[in-house]
Amino acid sequence: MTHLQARGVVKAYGPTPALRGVTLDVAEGEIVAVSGPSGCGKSTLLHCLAGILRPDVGEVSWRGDRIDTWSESARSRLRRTEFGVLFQFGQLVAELTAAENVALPLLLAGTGRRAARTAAVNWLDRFGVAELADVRPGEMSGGQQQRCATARALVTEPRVLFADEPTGALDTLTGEQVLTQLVRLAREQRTTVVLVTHEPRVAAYADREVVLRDGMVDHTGLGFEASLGGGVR
Ligand SMILES: Nc1ncnc2c1ncn2[C@@H]1O[C@H](COP(=O)(O)OP(=O)(O)OP(=O)(O)O)[C@@H](O)[C@H]1O
Repeated sequence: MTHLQARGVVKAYGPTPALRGVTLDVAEGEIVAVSGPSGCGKSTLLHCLAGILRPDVGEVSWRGDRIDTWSESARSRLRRTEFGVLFQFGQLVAELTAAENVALPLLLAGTGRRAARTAAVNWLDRFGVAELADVRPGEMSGGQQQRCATARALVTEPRVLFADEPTGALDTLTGEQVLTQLVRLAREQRTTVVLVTHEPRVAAYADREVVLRDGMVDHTGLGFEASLGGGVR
């Protein structure tokens, strides 16, 4: 069954068109990179798929249910449970330690304090930053912060991770390391990933690349093929 599906999605911000009829199927466990030039609609598509934005026209379905017709509270519950969302700047809470940040989604979901802390430290460990458990974001490097943010996005073991330029603020080497870990852990958990990036190098980590242009799918292909301008049109 298709896991996640967009059908003819159209979205505009006032007079500015962002998506002009995007259709996309994502399979369970698939890692899809959405790429294309600045302003082509990548983030808008990610937001529509994650149920953050509602399309003006078209449908978004998750495991066969249309989520674009759901209420805001139902969609936000979905984002707390089945979906995980990660942005360019991890948006860690400055006042909380790494472990407290990572434990937060579990506490919000009703997990007890001790179990949440244990899971948080475990996820920090998977990203190689367990030693930062009691450190606050202000004392961490950008790469360390983004590893913590990625751990926080995965701690609830979401079915789908939506990541918008997750390594865009990092230097090339650090970005590559964080992304390699993200993809490895997502594959281990069979987490579906929708990854927005404008870098061909990043898209090459995906199973498939979907290239947008002017709010429409320009072409799709294997990560490296699409980044070379080939793939299936
Ligand atoms: N909140 C907003 N208000 C008005 N226009 C917006 C808003 N968000 C996006 N847009 C416009 O919609 C279009 C698509 O934007 P979007 O952010 O989805 O593209 P993108 O491919 O993710 O861009 P980038 O790579 O620069 O982040 C652009 O023309 C953009 O200027």
